[in-house]
Formats: sequence, structure tokens, C-alpha cells
Amino acid sequence: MEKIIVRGGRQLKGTVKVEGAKNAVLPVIAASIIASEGKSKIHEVPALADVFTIKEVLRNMNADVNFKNNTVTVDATKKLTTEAPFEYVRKMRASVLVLGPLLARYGHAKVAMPGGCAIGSRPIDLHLKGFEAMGAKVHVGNGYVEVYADGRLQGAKIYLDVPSVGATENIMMAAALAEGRTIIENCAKEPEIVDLANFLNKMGAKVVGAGTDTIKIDGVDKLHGAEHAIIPDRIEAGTFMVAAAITKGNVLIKGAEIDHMRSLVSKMEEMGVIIKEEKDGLRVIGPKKLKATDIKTLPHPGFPTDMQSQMMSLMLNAQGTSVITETVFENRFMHVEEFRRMNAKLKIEGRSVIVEGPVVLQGAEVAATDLRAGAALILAGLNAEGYTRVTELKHLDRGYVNLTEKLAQLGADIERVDDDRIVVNISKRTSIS
Ligand SMILES: CC(=O)N[C@H]1[C@@H](OP(=O)(O)OP(=O)(O)OC[C@H]2O[C@@H](n3ccc(=O)[nH]c3=O)[C@H](O)[C@@H]2O)O[C@H](CO)[C@@H](O)[C@@H]1O
Ligand SMILES: C=C(OP(=O)(O)O)C(=O)O
Repeated sequence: MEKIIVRGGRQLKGTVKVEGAKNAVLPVIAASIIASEGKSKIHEVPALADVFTIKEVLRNMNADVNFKNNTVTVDATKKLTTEAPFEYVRKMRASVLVLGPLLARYGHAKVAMPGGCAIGSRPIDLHLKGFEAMGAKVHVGNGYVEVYADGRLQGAKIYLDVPSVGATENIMMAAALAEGRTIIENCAKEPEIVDLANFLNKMGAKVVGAGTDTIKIDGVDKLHGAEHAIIPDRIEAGTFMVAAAITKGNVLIKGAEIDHMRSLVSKMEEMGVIIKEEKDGLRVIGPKKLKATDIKTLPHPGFPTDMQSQMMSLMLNAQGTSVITETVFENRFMHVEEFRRMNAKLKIEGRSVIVEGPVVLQGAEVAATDLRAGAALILAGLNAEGYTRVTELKHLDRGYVNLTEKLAQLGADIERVDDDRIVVNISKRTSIS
């Protein structure tokens, strides 16, 4: 079995470069299939398992997709098929993002219905409600969702009950070719929404308001391929920020975009972490003692749910009681049990977790319950006694490129092994002073 083995106690120092954002690249690649003319060239693409999955989804539909040197080229000018089977959606829920583009271009799309996952039930009712408002018919059956329209979709006013990232993206892409104006109210405001809108506009779409809570899209007749560079991954950047802070280290995170991470930066500063803006990124310096704080996950610009478990690792090292409240996903505390295996003092109360710190974490064999939980357990291992062995790495590989190598370059004692070797001589950590 593959696992990552971390021995705690090393201070991280040096520079690490952030990859392009997973949550931006997936919708952008999906959007590229709306183009009936010309190729799209997408730069700063991270070599993630999810990127390979979306590439296979598109190839399976008859698009030409190539991925080389962090650039993806898509030629979708041939007639595409309009189906994404379960084998892809099972691997990655974001496969549902082809619904909007296919519906816009062909008036038909059929995609396996995504189930729930380790963080919640994750319905797609708001995506479908948006399509229906634009005149599409929706049929759900036999594990598939099928959407179809007679003729062009019609622009509509759509209010989202919750500012769903995926629903905003799917509706924005469908509306790009609709007749007339679509207005999405209470939409998501994440930086990845802005990146998608920028890409669509380069393709010839007319999208305004991305990054605010109302987006207006004036439909056009067709879109063409475009060239675009993906924004930096704010969650990968945040993960390295926590790694620096937890090890009392000093790390320059190149490419980290402070404007995308204000809530995280301010919470980490509250905990005593020093964060300095430099020309090409953020320098993060861990304090001798971390202070406890509270966080509540919220849609952007609130605190991101995708940083919740990593913050739990940091809080376990802080002086005093911290409280984490998860409001975005109803079940994103699976990692609590794994942290407990490492001697963490955590109490779940409804949608909150009470974190008692500081605690001397002990290395243990733990499983990544989702991709961010995997990262959080590695972070905890960086300052734990002895060896932490993290399994279920398929989750981690969906969202992080070479995390082991990058942390090792910063000085962590970490390796990824592909066998069942038992680590003997479990040494005590060298203390981080
Ligand atoms: C590929 C990608 O970009 N993934 C991100 C995206 O996921 P994703 O787009 O799936 O997340 P959403 O913003 O849609 O989900 C937010 C909340 O809305 C609910 N909901 C969503 C859609 C819907 O039709 N009905 C409904 O009730 C969800 O169950 C969840 O409770 O945003 C999440 C919230 O920031 C992040 O954690 C994910 O990393
Ligand atoms: C939950 C996440 O992603 P996804 O929506 O792709 O599952 C994440 O990136 O933390």
C-alpha cells in the first residue's frame, strides 16, 4: 500500500512555488468544449489526478486534448458526444461541469449522477434549477441526469438558494450561448468564478459581475477557442502557509495571491503567525507560540471550507481552546477520528469542533478521508512525535502535485513509499525550538 511517512520535528525553510488552482482549471477545461471554432490553450495547469480525469472525460466525448509541460490544448471543433459516464463522475464530482457547456452547444447532455462523498451529500439541484429556468428539461433516472432543450436556451433570472460554486459555473457556461440575458443572483464569488468568467470572455462570451453576488451574461451565437493562464491555487498556498507556521519555519510561498486569501491570512495573523507580502509571493514565519482562535467556514470571501482541516492541525498546536464551525458541508469532520489517533483532543458538538491545544501529537497510521484531510494529517505529522503514516493517497493526488517532494525540499523529513515496510527505530522528534 502506498503511504506518506513523516517524521516530525523539522523546521521548514526556503521557497515553494504554488501550482495553478485545481478548482479553476477544472471548469476552464470543461468550458473549452463550448468552442465550435479554434483551439484553446490553457497554461499553468497542475498535473493532478483530477486534471487527467477531466482530460479523459473530454477525450471520451471526441475532443482532442493534450497535456504537456503544464499546458492543456483542447480542440473541440469536431462533433462531440454528449455523455459523461459513471466511471469518470465516480472519480471526480466536478465531471458534472460538462453539463452546462454541452447543453449550451448541443441542447443535450447526459452525465452520471454524482453521489455524496466523504464531506457531504452534495446535491446538484441548483445546477438543474438553473437549466430549467433557461428552458431545459431535466430527467433523472437509472443513475443519470439528462438535460435537453428544444432549440436555444433562453436567458433567465436565476436566484441561487445558496451561493454554490459549481451551480454558478454550470449556469454561467450554459448561459454563454443562450438567447438574451441571464442574471444569476446570490451567486458564488470565489476567485475561481472570476477566472472562469475571464476565460469565457476571451472565448467571446459576454459575462460581467463575476466576483460579486450578481453575474450577468448576455448570450452570444458561438464561442471560439482562447488562450488563458490559470490563477494560483489558494488552497495549496494555504496548506504551505500552515506547514511553515506549524514548524515555526520561514517559507516564501511564490505565487500566493493575498487578495484571494484575506480570511485565512487574518486568522493566521490572529494566531500570531507573521505573514509578509513580498514581490512574488507571501513569506510566512511561524511564531514560538501559536494563539488559539475560532473559525467559521463560509462561501468566499469567508473562511474556505477547503482549509478547515489544515487549520485544525494548526489549532492543535496553539495555546488554548479553538472552535471550528463548518457551515458549508454538513459532514466535513471525518478527519477528527484520524486526528484522535494522533492524541488530539477534539470534541464534536453539532457542526462545530472544539480543539484543545496545545497537545503533543503522536505519530500514528492514519487515513486521508478526503484530499484536504490527507494534507492536514501530513501537516500534523510535521510537528508530531515519531512517525506519522498517511494512507489513502488517491484523495491527496486529486488536489496536490508532488506534496511530498515540495515539503522535503523545504526540509521536512518525509517520504512516499510503495510497500508495507515497517518503520523500526521509531525515534523521538527533534524538538522545534
Ligand atoms: C471542483 C470545485 O470547485 N470544488 C469546490 C466547490 O465544490 P462545489 O461546487 O461542489 O461546492 P458548492 O459551492 O456547490 O457547495 C456548497 C454547498 O451548497 C450545497 N449545494 C450545492 C449545489 C446544489 O445544487 N445544491 C446544494 O445544496 C452543497 O451541498 C454544499 O453544502 O466549492 C466548494 C465550496 O467552496 C469547495 O469545497 C470545493 O473544493
Ligand atoms: C472538496 C474539494 O474538492 P472537490 O469539490 O473536487 O471534491 C476540495 O478541493 O477540497
